[in-house]
Formats: sequence, C-alpha cells, structure tokens
Amino acid sequence: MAATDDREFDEIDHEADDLDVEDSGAPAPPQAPPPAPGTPAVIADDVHVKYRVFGGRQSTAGEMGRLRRLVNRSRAHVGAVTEVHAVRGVSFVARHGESVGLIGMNGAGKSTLLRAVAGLMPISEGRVFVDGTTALLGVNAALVPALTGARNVMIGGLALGLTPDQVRERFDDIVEFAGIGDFINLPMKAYSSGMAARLRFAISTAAIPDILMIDEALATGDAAFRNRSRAKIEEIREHAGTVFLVSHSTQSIERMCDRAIWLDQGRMLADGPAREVVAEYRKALQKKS
Ligand SMILES: Nc1ncnc2c1ncn2[C@@H]1O[C@H](COP(=O)(O)OP(=O)(O)OP(=O)(O)O)[C@@H](O)[C@H]1O
Repeated sequence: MAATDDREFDEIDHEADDLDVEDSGAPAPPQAPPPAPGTPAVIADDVHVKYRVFGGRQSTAGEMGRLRRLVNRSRAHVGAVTEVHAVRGVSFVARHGESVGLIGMNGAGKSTLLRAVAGLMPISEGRVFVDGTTALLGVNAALVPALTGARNVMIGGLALGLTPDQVRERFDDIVEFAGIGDFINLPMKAYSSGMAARLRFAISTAAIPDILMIDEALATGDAAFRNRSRAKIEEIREHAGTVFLVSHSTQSIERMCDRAIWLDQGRMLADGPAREVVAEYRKALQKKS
C-alpha cells in the first residue's frame, strides 16, 4: 500500500517539476504606461443579464403530455425554458485606483454582474466599456483541477499574458503568497476550497491586472492571508488598478473598499462611500431578521 502511494506521489512530483514550457524567444510585450488615477476603468450602462434555464417541468399532463414528449423527443429533454433576470438595469462608472465592493443578499446578482463586466457573461441589454485587462478571481477561474497547483500556476500565468520565464521567476512568490506549501505538487482537486481559492488569488495577482475582480475568495483565508491580500490590493490600486470585491463580509468591504454598490434582486439600491452604504445595508438586514 505504502509503495503504491509513494509511486503516486513520485508521479505527481515529476509532473510538478515539469514546468518546462518553451519560451518562444519573443521578448516580453512592452508594458503600457499605467492609466491615470481617476479616469474611468469600467462603465456599465443600463446593464441587464438574463439566464435561460432549461429543463423546467412540462406543463402538459397525462397521456397527451407523454405522447407530445415522445413526438418532440429531440426537444423533450430540455423541457420548459425559464428566464432568470439576474441583473436589471445597473449603471455605474468605476475609476482607475478605486476599490468597489458589491454587497447584497444571496441571489442579488453580484457575481453575475462581475462576470458580465469581466466579459464572461453575455449581457442581454445595455453596454459595458472596460479600459484595461481584467482578471476575475472566483469559483470559475479557468484552472484545471486534475493538474497540480504548479502546472496551474504556469497555465494561469500564461493566460494572464506572462511569458514562461516570468512565471518561473514569480513561481516561489506565488506559492508563498498562497500559503499552501508542499500541496503545490498535488493536483488541485485534492485542495480544500480555501486552498484552491488562495492559489487562484495568488495567480491572478501575479501580473498586476488593471482590473481585479474578487468573488468571495478572501473569506476563505486566515488572518495572515487576508493581510497579504490587503497589501496586494493596495499595490494594485497604487498602480491605478481598479478592484471589485464581492463579499458577504461587510467588514471586509469596509476595510478594503472606498466605495460600495448594493444590489437587491438585480437592481442597484445604493452606490456611495463604503461605510455609508454598508451602514444602510446592515440596517436593512436587521429589519429583515
Ligand atoms: N448559471 C445560472 N443559471 C441560471 N440562473 C442563475 C445562474 N447563476 C445565477 N443564477 C440566478 O441569477 C440570480 C443572481 O445570482 P448571483 O449568483 O449573481 O447572485 P449573488 O448576489 O452573487 O448571490 P450569492 O451571494 O448567493 O453568491 C439568482 O436568482 C440566481 O438563481
């Protein structure tokens, strides 16, 4: 049994060492000058996002219903189509150097809005303008669970536009930032959700994106990780980057954001200084409970 385990670990280690992605020889792309703080980074203009959900219950009943499903077999498996209007006419301007928190109850549309701004969700009405590169950090970051953390560092780094050499240079910093130690040599599917979120955060911030979007990842870390994250967010803002943070922790929003947007059932209820919006939101929560 032990021998088998050792062999499995050897194989994984071998894979982790294999960071030998060939450099194309091309020089790293020239860095554009940082944008001026205060200029618009994201403009959302009357944004609507709708999900189409397939597979709802058929409204037909009995023999006729069964017959109809049989006849329309190619369509029968999808059932009824329901539309979920997740974001309803949201408009805002976020500026370079700003840190914007998104708050609201479960299902308010926070993650959907973030994904739409990152270009990962089609919007059904309205417009989004983005100035710069976006890095969305959240449950759906495009890493490969079957591969080791080390391989994912390379994949994520390349996806962010780093060269293989740049990823190798930053590799140790990324692993240290994530605080996952030797787990970096194990497949990500063996990580706890917190470990995976920390590694995604460390990868996403390795390239100092212009716009960083964080979806609840900070909630998963311990105090030391949260401090490192806060320092990283400050660093990004100093480079005139814009940070969006979705969190149910109103304390995190107050600590890390100067502005907050409150969403409720897809609509924007408030947009203003983080402390004021959070205070209003807490009052509303107290009334509900
Ligand atoms: N993939 C999906 N397919 C269909 N509906 C979805 C999908 N993802 C989210 N929704 C719906 O869209 C609405 C907004 O969801 P969203 O996840 O954006 O809210 P949220 O504010 O981020 O919620 P939470 O705080 O619970 O994470 C909800 O009604 C949700 O059920």
